[in-house]
Amino acid sequence: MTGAVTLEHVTKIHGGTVALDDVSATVPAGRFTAVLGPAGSGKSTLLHCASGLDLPTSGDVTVAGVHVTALGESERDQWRRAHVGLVFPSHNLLPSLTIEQNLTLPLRLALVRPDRSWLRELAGRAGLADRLHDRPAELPEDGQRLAAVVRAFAARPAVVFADEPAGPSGRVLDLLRELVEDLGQTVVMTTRDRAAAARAHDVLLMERGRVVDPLSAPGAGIPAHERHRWG
Ligand SMILES: Nc1ncnc2c1ncn2[C@@H]1O[C@H](COP(=O)(O)OP(=O)(O)OP(=O)(O)O)[C@@H](O)[C@H]1O
Repeated sequence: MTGAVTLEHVTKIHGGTVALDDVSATVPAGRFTAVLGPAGSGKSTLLHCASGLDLPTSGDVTVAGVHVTALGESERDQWRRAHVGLVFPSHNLLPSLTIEQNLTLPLRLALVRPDRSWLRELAGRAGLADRLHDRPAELPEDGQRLAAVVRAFAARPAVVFADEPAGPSGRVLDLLRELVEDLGQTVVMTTRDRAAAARAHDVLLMERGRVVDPLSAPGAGIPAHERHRWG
C-alpha cells in the first residue's frame, strides 16, 4: 500500500512541552484515517506537522512523495496550497462571499483554474448544489461544515487533513468516508470521539504525544470487544 503520509521520528516541542514525542507512523493513500486521543495528546500538533502547516523540532515528514520537512518556508507554503486540503474545527468560511466563492477561493489564491465538474460533484454529494449562491450564514451549521469540507477537496489535493471536523449530525463523517471510498481521496482526521473514529478505515491512537498500540493502551478506554476495529 502506498504511504500518503509518512512521519519518521517526529518530535515537536512547544516551549517546554513535548507535544509530539518521537512519532513514526504511515497513513495509507486512498484511506480514511482517524487520529484518536484525549485532549492534549498531540493530535492537532501531529496534523499541523504532517500537513506542513508547522515544522517539527526534529524528524521527517513525507507527503505523497514530497519531503516536506526539507522544503523552505515559502516552498512549503506553495506546495501546501496546491497539494493539501485543510479543514479546521471552526469552518472559517468568509461571511461576505457566497458558498461558491468560498469553495473556489483557495484555488484562486493558488492561481489554479477551478474544475467546475469536480466542484459540482463535490457540492452535489455534500447536498449543497442549490446553496452555492447563498452566504454561509444562510446555511445551517451543518451545511457550513460540509462546505468547509468541500472547499478542502476543491483542488483534488493529495491528502485532506481535517482537525475535529465533525459536527453532531454525522453528515461530515458520512461525506468524508464517501469521498474516500467513491472518489479515491485520502483523509486524515483528528477526533476525541471514539464513535467518530470508528467511521474511519484506520485509527492512529495517541497518548501523551505518542502513537500507541491500542492493545497496550488500556488508558485509551477501548473495550476489549471493540479492539479489533482499532489499528
Ligand atoms: N502553540 C503551543 N504552545 C505551547 N504549547 C502547545 C502549543 N500547541 C500545543 N501545545 C501543547 O502541546 C500538547 C499537545 O497539544 P495538541 O493541541 O496537539 O493536543 P490535542 O490532542 O490536539 O488536544 P485537543 O483535543 O484539546 O485539541 C498540549 O499539552 C498543548 O498544551
